[in-house]
Amino acid sequence: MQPIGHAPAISSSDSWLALSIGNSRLHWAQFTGNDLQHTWNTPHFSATDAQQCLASLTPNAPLYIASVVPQQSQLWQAYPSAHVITLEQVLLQGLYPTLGIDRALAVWGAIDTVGSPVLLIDAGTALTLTGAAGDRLVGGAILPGLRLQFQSLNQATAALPDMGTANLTVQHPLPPRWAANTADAIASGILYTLLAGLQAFVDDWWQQFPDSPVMLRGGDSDRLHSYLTAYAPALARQITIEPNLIFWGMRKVRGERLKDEG
Ligand SMILES: Nc1ncnc2c1ncn2[C@@H]1O[C@H](COP(=O)(O)OP(=O)(O)O)[C@@H](O)[C@H]1O
Ligand SMILES: CC(C)(COP(=O)(O)O)[C@@H](O)C(=O)NCCC(=O)O
Ligand SMILES: [K+]
Repeated sequence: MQPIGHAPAISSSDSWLALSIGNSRLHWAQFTGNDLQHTWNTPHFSATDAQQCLASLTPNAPLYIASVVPQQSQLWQAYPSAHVITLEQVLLQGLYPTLGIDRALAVWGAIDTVGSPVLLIDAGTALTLTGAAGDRLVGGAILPGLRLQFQSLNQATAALPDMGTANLTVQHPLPPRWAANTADAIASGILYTLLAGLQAFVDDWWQQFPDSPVMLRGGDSDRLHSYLTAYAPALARQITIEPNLIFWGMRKVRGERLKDEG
Protein backbone atom coordinates (compact mmCIF):
# COMPACT_ATOMS: atom_id res chain seq x y z
CA MET A 1 0.00 0.00 0.00
CA GLN A 2 1.15 3.54 -0.67
CA PRO A 3 0.78 5.19 2.75
CA ILE A 4 -0.74 8.44 1.58
CA GLY A 5 0.36 8.23 -2.00
CA HIS A 6 3.52 10.23 -2.52
CA ALA A 7 3.07 12.89 0.13
CA PRO A 8 6.39 14.50 0.92
CA ALA A 9 7.11 15.04 4.61
CA ILE A 10 5.41 18.21 5.78
CA SER A 11 8.13 20.55 6.91
CA SER A 12 6.82 24.12 6.83
CA SER A 13 4.41 25.31 9.51
CA ASP A 14 2.34 26.76 6.67
CA SER A 15 1.83 23.37 5.00
CA TRP A 16 -1.56 21.79 4.63
CA LEU A 17 -3.16 18.92 2.75
CA ALA A 18 -6.25 18.95 0.58
CA LEU A 19 -8.21 15.74 0.05
CA SER A 20 -11.04 15.60 -2.47
CA ILE A 21 -12.96 12.34 -2.19
CA GLY A 22 -14.63 11.29 -5.44
CA ASN A 23 -16.68 8.20 -6.18
CA SER A 24 -13.79 6.43 -7.94
CA ARG A 25 -10.76 7.59 -5.98
CA LEU A 26 -9.11 10.11 -3.69
CA HIS A 27 -7.46 13.26 -5.05
CA TRP A 28 -4.72 14.76 -2.86
CA ALA A 29 -2.77 18.02 -2.90
CA GLN A 30 -0.07 19.43 -0.70
CA PHE A 31 0.12 23.19 -0.30
CA THR A 32 2.52 25.55 1.37
CA GLY A 33 0.39 28.58 2.12
CA ASN A 34 -1.30 29.38 -1.20
CA ASP A 35 1.26 27.51 -3.31
CA LEU A 36 0.34 24.11 -4.66
CA GLN A 37 3.38 21.86 -4.29
CA HIS A 38 2.24 18.47 -5.40
CA THR A 39 -0.87 16.47 -6.39
CA TRP A 40 -1.53 12.73 -6.56
CA ASN A 41 -4.39 10.23 -6.61
CA THR A 42 -4.98 7.08 -4.57
CA PRO A 43 -7.72 4.47 -4.40
CA HIS A 44 -10.32 4.66 -1.64
CA PHE A 45 -8.84 3.44 1.67
CA SER A 46 -9.97 0.76 4.09
CA ALA A 47 -10.48 1.89 7.71
CA THR A 48 -7.20 0.23 8.76
CA ASP A 49 -5.20 1.79 5.94
CA ALA A 50 -6.66 5.22 6.65
CA GLN A 51 -5.71 4.97 10.32
CA GLN A 52 -2.18 3.97 9.42
CA CYS A 53 -2.01 6.88 7.04
CA LEU A 54 -3.25 9.37 9.60
CA ALA A 55 -0.68 8.16 12.10
CA SER A 56 2.03 9.00 9.54
CA LEU A 57 0.88 12.62 9.10
CA THR A 58 2.69 15.41 10.85
CA PRO A 59 0.56 16.27 13.91
CA ASN A 60 -1.42 19.48 13.50
CA ALA A 61 -0.88 19.75 9.73
CA PRO A 62 -4.37 20.76 8.59
CA LEU A 63 -6.21 18.34 6.33
CA TYR A 64 -9.04 19.98 4.35
CA ILE A 65 -11.55 17.41 3.12
CA ALA A 66 -14.18 17.78 0.38
CA SER A 67 -16.16 14.60 -0.04
CA VAL A 68 -19.10 13.30 -2.04
CA VAL A 69 -18.67 9.82 -0.46
CA PRO A 70 -19.78 9.94 3.22
CA GLN A 71 -18.30 6.54 4.19
CA GLN A 72 -14.85 7.61 2.97
CA SER A 73 -14.97 11.03 4.67
CA GLN A 74 -15.79 9.38 8.01
CA LEU A 75 -12.44 7.58 7.91
CA TRP A 76 -10.47 10.82 7.58
CA GLN A 77 -12.48 12.87 10.06
CA ALA A 78 -10.76 10.91 12.82
CA TYR A 79 -7.68 13.07 12.21
CA PRO A 80 -7.60 15.86 14.84
CA SER A 81 -6.74 18.60 12.33
CA ALA A 82 -9.30 17.47 9.75
CA HIS A 83 -11.60 20.15 8.45
CA VAL A 84 -14.56 18.89 6.44
CA ILE A 85 -15.73 21.50 3.95
CA THR A 86 -19.48 22.11 3.65
CA LEU A 87 -21.52 24.13 1.16
CA GLU A 88 -21.89 27.00 3.65
CA GLN A 89 -18.18 27.68 3.19
CA VAL A 90 -18.51 28.16 -0.56
CA LEU A 91 -19.37 31.83 -0.99
CA LEU A 92 -21.71 31.50 -3.96
CA GLN A 93 -25.41 32.30 -4.04
CA GLY A 94 -28.10 29.89 -5.19
CA LEU A 95 -26.45 26.63 -4.07
CA TYR A 96 -29.11 23.98 -3.41
CA PRO A 97 -28.66 21.82 -0.29
CA THR A 98 -27.84 18.53 -2.04
CA LEU A 99 -25.36 20.01 -4.55
CA GLY A 100 -22.09 18.03 -4.61
CA ILE A 101 -19.34 19.86 -2.71
CA ASP A 102 -16.91 18.89 -5.50
CA ARG A 103 -19.04 20.77 -8.04
CA ALA A 104 -19.44 23.81 -5.79
CA LEU A 105 -15.71 24.03 -5.02
CA ALA A 106 -14.61 23.43 -8.60
CA VAL A 107 -16.89 26.10 -10.02
CA TRP A 108 -15.77 28.52 -7.28
CA GLY A 109 -12.17 27.65 -8.15
CA ALA A 110 -12.96 28.23 -11.84
CA ILE A 111 -14.34 31.71 -11.06
CA ASP A 112 -11.14 32.42 -9.15
CA THR A 113 -9.11 31.36 -12.19
CA VAL A 114 -10.95 32.80 -15.22
CA GLY A 115 -13.73 34.92 -13.75
CA SER A 116 -17.48 34.62 -14.11
CA PRO A 117 -19.59 33.57 -15.97
CA VAL A 118 -17.96 30.20 -16.35
CA LEU A 119 -19.10 26.69 -17.29
CA LEU A 120 -17.38 23.71 -15.71
CA ILE A 121 -17.48 20.21 -17.19
CA ASP A 122 -16.33 17.55 -14.72
CA ALA A 123 -15.57 14.26 -16.47
CA GLY A 124 -15.32 11.97 -13.43
CA THR A 125 -17.29 8.96 -12.25
CA ALA A 126 -20.32 11.02 -13.08
CA LEU A 127 -20.07 13.66 -15.77
CA THR A 128 -21.41 16.96 -14.52
CA LEU A 129 -21.93 20.42 -15.96
CA THR A 130 -22.00 23.31 -13.52
CA GLY A 131 -22.47 26.92 -14.59
CA ALA A 132 -22.08 30.11 -12.59
CA ALA A 133 -22.60 33.78 -13.43
CA GLY A 134 -21.61 36.61 -11.16
CA ASP A 135 -21.43 35.05 -7.71
CA ARG A 136 -24.44 32.81 -8.36
CA LEU A 137 -24.88 29.18 -9.40
CA VAL A 138 -26.92 29.10 -12.60
CA GLY A 139 -27.36 25.30 -12.50
CA GLY A 140 -26.17 22.25 -14.31
CA ALA A 141 -26.68 18.61 -15.21
CA ILE A 142 -25.52 15.14 -14.18
CA LEU A 143 -25.07 12.07 -16.37
CA PRO A 144 -23.11 8.82 -16.10
CA GLY A 145 -19.39 9.36 -16.75
CA LEU A 146 -17.57 7.81 -19.67
CA ARG A 147 -16.39 4.66 -17.93
CA LEU A 148 -19.74 4.19 -16.20
CA GLN A 149 -21.60 4.33 -19.51
CA PHE A 150 -19.52 1.48 -20.90
CA GLN A 151 -19.74 -0.49 -17.64
CA SER A 152 -23.50 -0.14 -17.35
CA LEU A 153 -24.15 -1.71 -20.76
CA ASN A 154 -21.96 -4.66 -19.82
CA GLN A 155 -23.61 -5.05 -16.40
CA ALA A 156 -27.21 -4.86 -17.59
CA THR A 157 -26.99 -7.06 -20.68
CA ALA A 158 -26.06 -10.67 -21.35
CA ALA A 159 -24.18 -10.18 -24.62
CA LEU A 160 -22.34 -6.87 -24.43
CA PRO A 161 -18.66 -7.07 -23.48
CA ASP A 162 -16.87 -5.01 -20.83
CA MET A 163 -14.90 -2.67 -23.02
CA GLY A 164 -13.70 -0.31 -20.34
CA THR A 165 -12.32 2.70 -22.13
CA ALA A 166 -8.75 1.50 -22.40
CA ASN A 167 -9.01 0.35 -26.01
CA LEU A 168 -10.31 3.69 -27.23
CA THR A 169 -7.00 5.22 -28.10
CA VAL A 170 -6.11 8.83 -28.65
CA GLN A 171 -4.60 8.01 -32.07
CA HIS A 172 -7.90 6.66 -33.35
CA PRO A 173 -10.17 8.66 -31.18
CA LEU A 174 -13.55 8.08 -32.78
CA PRO A 175 -15.08 4.87 -34.13
CA PRO A 176 -17.12 4.88 -37.35
CA ARG A 177 -20.57 6.26 -36.51
CA TRP A 178 -22.24 3.42 -38.47
CA ALA A 179 -20.36 0.58 -36.84
CA ALA A 180 -20.15 -2.99 -38.12
CA ASN A 181 -19.00 -4.76 -34.97
CA THR A 182 -20.19 -4.76 -31.36
CA ALA A 183 -17.25 -2.95 -29.81
CA ASP A 184 -17.41 -0.10 -32.33
CA ALA A 185 -21.22 0.02 -32.08
CA ILE A 186 -21.02 0.55 -28.30
CA ALA A 187 -18.28 3.14 -28.65
CA SER A 188 -20.17 4.90 -31.43
CA GLY A 189 -23.42 5.03 -29.50
CA ILE A 190 -21.86 6.33 -26.32
CA LEU A 191 -19.34 8.74 -27.81
CA TYR A 192 -21.38 10.41 -30.56
CA THR A 193 -24.33 10.83 -28.19
CA LEU A 194 -22.14 12.24 -25.42
CA LEU A 195 -20.31 14.62 -27.77
CA ALA A 196 -23.52 15.88 -29.39
CA GLY A 197 -25.02 16.36 -25.93
CA LEU A 198 -22.02 18.29 -24.65
CA GLN A 199 -22.02 20.47 -27.74
CA ALA A 200 -25.71 21.24 -27.20
CA PHE A 201 -25.13 22.17 -23.55
CA VAL A 202 -22.17 24.41 -24.36
CA ASP A 203 -24.05 26.07 -27.24
CA ASP A 204 -26.98 26.76 -24.95
CA TRP A 205 -24.61 28.19 -22.32
CA TRP A 206 -23.05 30.49 -24.92
CA GLN A 207 -26.51 31.68 -26.00
CA GLN A 208 -26.98 32.92 -22.44
CA PHE A 209 -23.37 33.91 -21.75
CA PRO A 210 -21.55 34.60 -25.02
CA ASP A 211 -17.78 34.14 -24.83
CA SER A 212 -17.93 32.56 -21.36
CA PRO A 213 -14.91 30.38 -20.64
CA VAL A 214 -15.55 26.63 -20.48
CA MET A 215 -13.30 24.55 -18.20
CA LEU A 216 -12.82 20.79 -18.11
CA ARG A 217 -11.55 18.62 -15.25
CA GLY A 218 -11.77 15.01 -14.01
CA GLY A 219 -10.17 11.68 -14.78
CA ASP A 220 -11.53 11.52 -18.34
CA SER A 221 -10.56 15.11 -19.30
CA ASP A 222 -7.75 14.26 -21.70
CA ARG A 223 -9.65 11.50 -23.41
CA LEU A 224 -12.80 13.57 -23.70
CA HIS A 225 -10.87 16.55 -25.02
CA SER A 226 -9.23 14.42 -27.70
CA TYR A 227 -12.63 13.09 -28.78
CA LEU A 228 -13.98 16.63 -28.87
CA THR A 229 -11.01 17.72 -30.97
CA ALA A 230 -11.89 15.07 -33.56
CA TYR A 231 -15.63 15.77 -33.37
CA ALA A 232 -15.81 19.55 -33.12
CA PRO A 233 -12.33 21.10 -33.32
CA ALA A 234 -13.50 24.71 -33.00
CA LEU A 235 -15.40 23.85 -29.83
CA ALA A 236 -12.49 21.85 -28.38
CA ARG A 237 -10.16 24.83 -28.84
CA GLN A 238 -12.39 26.90 -26.56
CA ILE A 239 -12.36 24.39 -23.71
CA THR A 240 -9.51 24.58 -21.22
CA ILE A 241 -8.40 21.59 -19.15
CA GLU A 242 -7.60 22.55 -15.55
CA PRO A 243 -7.16 19.53 -13.28
CA ASN A 244 -6.78 21.52 -10.04
CA LEU A 245 -10.04 23.48 -9.86
CA ILE A 246 -11.31 21.71 -6.72
CA PHE A 247 -8.01 22.49 -5.02
CA TRP A 248 -8.32 26.18 -5.99
CA GLY A 249 -11.78 26.14 -4.39
CA MET A 250 -10.37 24.51 -1.24
CA ARG A 251 -7.63 27.12 -1.11
CA LYS A 252 -10.32 29.82 -1.11
CA VAL A 253 -12.17 28.07 1.72
CA ARG A 254 -8.96 27.99 3.75
CA GLY A 255 -8.29 31.67 2.98
CA GLU A 256 -11.75 32.71 4.19
CA ARG A 257 -11.35 30.59 7.30
CA LEU A 258 -8.00 32.18 8.17
CA LYS A 259 -9.55 35.64 7.62
CA ASP A 260 -12.40 34.77 10.01
CA GLU A 261 -9.93 33.57 12.61
CA GLY A 262 -8.19 36.95 12.24
N1 LIG B 1 -6.39 5.40 -12.34
C1 LIG B 1 -7.67 5.64 -12.56
N2 LIG B 1 -8.60 5.16 -11.71
C2 LIG B 1 -9.91 5.40 -11.90
N3 LIG B 1 -10.40 6.12 -12.96
C3 LIG B 1 -9.53 6.60 -13.85
C4 LIG B 1 -8.13 6.40 -13.69
N4 LIG B 1 -7.52 7.02 -14.72
C5 LIG B 1 -8.47 7.58 -15.47
N5 LIG B 1 -9.69 7.32 -14.98
C6 LIG B 1 -10.96 7.77 -15.54
O1 LIG B 1 -11.42 8.76 -14.66
C7 LIG B 1 -12.82 8.65 -14.44
C8 LIG B 1 -13.04 8.93 -12.98
O2 LIG B 1 -12.66 10.27 -12.80
P1 LIG B 1 -12.07 10.84 -11.46
O3 LIG B 1 -12.08 12.32 -11.66
O4 LIG B 1 -10.81 10.20 -11.09
O5 LIG B 1 -13.20 10.32 -10.47
P2 LIG B 1 -13.86 10.79 -9.13
O6 LIG B 1 -13.38 12.18 -8.84
O7 LIG B 1 -15.30 10.72 -9.45
O8 LIG B 1 -13.43 9.79 -8.10
C9 LIG B 1 -13.25 7.27 -14.91
O9 LIG B 1 -14.36 7.43 -15.77
C10 LIG B 1 -12.03 6.70 -15.64
O10 LIG B 1 -12.30 6.46 -17.00
C1 LIG C 1 -22.64 14.22 -9.17
C2 LIG C 1 -21.60 13.59 -8.26
C3 LIG C 1 -22.00 12.15 -7.99
C4 LIG C 1 -20.25 13.63 -8.99
O1 LIG C 1 -19.32 12.86 -8.25
P1 LIG C 1 -17.91 12.40 -8.87
O2 LIG C 1 -18.11 11.98 -10.27
O3 LIG C 1 -17.00 13.63 -8.84
O4 LIG C 1 -17.38 11.33 -7.98
C5 LIG C 1 -21.44 14.41 -6.95
O5 LIG C 1 -21.15 15.75 -7.24
C6 LIG C 1 -22.68 14.34 -6.11
O6 LIG C 1 -22.89 13.39 -5.37
N1 LIG C 1 -23.57 15.36 -6.22
C7 LIG C 1 -24.81 15.46 -5.49
C8 LIG C 1 -25.95 15.83 -6.40
C9 LIG C 1 -25.83 17.18 -7.09
O7 LIG C 1 -24.72 17.71 -7.28
O8 LIG C 1 -26.89 17.74 -7.45
K1 LIG D 1 -17.64 14.35 -11.54
